[in-house]
Amino acid sequence: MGSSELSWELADHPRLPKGKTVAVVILDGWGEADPDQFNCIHVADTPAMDSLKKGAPEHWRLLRAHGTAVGLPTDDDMGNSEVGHNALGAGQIYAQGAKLVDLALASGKIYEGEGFKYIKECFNKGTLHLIGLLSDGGVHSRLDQLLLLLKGANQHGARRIRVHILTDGRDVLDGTSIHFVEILENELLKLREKGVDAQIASGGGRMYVTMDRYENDWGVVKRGWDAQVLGEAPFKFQSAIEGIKKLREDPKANDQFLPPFVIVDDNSKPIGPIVDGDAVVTFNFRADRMVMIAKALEYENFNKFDRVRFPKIRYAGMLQYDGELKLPSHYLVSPPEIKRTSGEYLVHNGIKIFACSETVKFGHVTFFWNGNRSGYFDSSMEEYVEIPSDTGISFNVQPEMKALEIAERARDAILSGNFHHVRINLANGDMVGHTGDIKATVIACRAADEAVKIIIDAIEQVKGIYVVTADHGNAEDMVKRDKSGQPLVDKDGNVQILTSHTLHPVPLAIGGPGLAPGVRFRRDLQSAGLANVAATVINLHGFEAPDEYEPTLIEVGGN
Ligand SMILES: O=C(O)[C@H](O)COP(=O)(O)O
Ligand SMILES: [Mn+2]
Ligand SMILES: [Mn+2]
Repeated sequence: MGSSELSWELADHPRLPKGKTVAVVILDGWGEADPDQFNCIHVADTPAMDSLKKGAPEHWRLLRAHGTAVGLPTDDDMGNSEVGHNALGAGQIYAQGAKLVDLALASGKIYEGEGFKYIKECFNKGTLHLIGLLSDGGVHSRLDQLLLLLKGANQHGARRIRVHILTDGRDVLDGTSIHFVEILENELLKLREKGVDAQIASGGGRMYVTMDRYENDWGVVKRGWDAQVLGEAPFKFQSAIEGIKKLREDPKANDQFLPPFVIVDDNSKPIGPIVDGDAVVTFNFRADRMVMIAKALEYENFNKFDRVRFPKIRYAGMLQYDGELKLPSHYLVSPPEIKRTSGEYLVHNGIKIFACSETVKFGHVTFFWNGNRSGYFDSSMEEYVEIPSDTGISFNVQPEMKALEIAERARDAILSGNFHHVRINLANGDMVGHTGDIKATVIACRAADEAVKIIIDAIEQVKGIYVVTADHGNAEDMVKRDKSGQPLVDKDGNVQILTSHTLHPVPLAIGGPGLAPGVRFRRDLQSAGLANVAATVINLHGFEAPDEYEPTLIEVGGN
């Protein structure tokens, strides 16, 4: 039976009442780890989160937020916002992009699909351009996948290849970009030895070039466009290795924010602008930071910046990045078909939803939560509010970010009585954690905690229920460690700052005056993960969860 024929009606929960306001708070990048000076959550003053934990074993627990628990290939994969919010919202574990691409490459099916056949048409006369994040972080892309794709594309006819790299330093240690470029150059050299004209054509740091999200700053995408498509950038080098080494000589340089550069030939001519007749693949599998560039590459009508030239190309994403917009229309690997998410169930069952975050995480509690789908399920039942994020600064400069504004909007939504379900994401622990600035991250954690307090107070007033959790770790561990857990130091004796997410579990707390007596966490689901939260929330709204969902974490004990 197709999913459209399945009923959306949820059965009444036998023991739990309807009509309670439920606030769901996602602390982005807030894991649970041993206390030490690199655990910014521990160092920060966090009375609200501490009080949820203390003395509440029935209402506080840990959840798995990484690896196979969220559909990633292995348990060595750290969690991330996409897979975390997908699992939280969908209540089911789907094999995610990273895994689907692995399978398609391993079986060779990637080359038999419509997307590859579409771009292949250009291989005879045109160049194949590959644009994406050069990293083994496994959050947006993976270097090993890029290398396999390069090889496979060549075996299937690509004779001229240009790679447009985005350096990471966010999902991996800062300074590792050189290492990844060396590996890539090595592979390109092997291709050149076989007579393939394969080279790196442009580059730039992911946070400054191309990989913006949720339309926070189109200038980022424009910088990428200028380098990748037009072949124009403030820096010109004859090789990417030389270029990155040069750019990193600036003591403030950082892989995440490297300026755009293009590779030029002996006559200072860029070697790889994108022109009519070329094929382009964006090789990131993760959606949020590819949607904007996909629009620029695909939309005939586009007014976000002056593209100067709109080449007639054949473009495919590694995946389709937005299922609702069908963007891009061509893709190499089908994305996970995330269906029957909790948001859709709730609106079908009369639950009015309010969701809010600031721009940099807005799509997390809407797009990702709803299974990589933009827009409302039912605009008469939902309101999504985006608080504009600061732009043009690194978030350690303003670590409070918009936590207070988000909390106040959520408080107002709770007190208005117009919504049954109020969902927010607080970006601080994650966005400031990614900067590697420990002092600022401590301030960030405190700001997020203050926001939690505002929401819990509002829930007290309306006799509602709160659910506080996180999507993955980040701020709880800011240093790279050896196997025994000791901080690693570099050759100058400095600790190696960890800007990435972690493998740690995240807390889950439930409470509030509306929580029915006897509700407690079950003891039989010790290894539960984020996907178990959706059934739990549906129960707290007074419904039984759908059968296809991962089991609820709560039970109702005797009075
Ligand atoms: O895109 C990013 O900012 C990082 O790669 C991952 O962070 P997120 O998964 O928390 O968004
Ligand atoms: Mn996150
Ligand atoms: Mn993050």
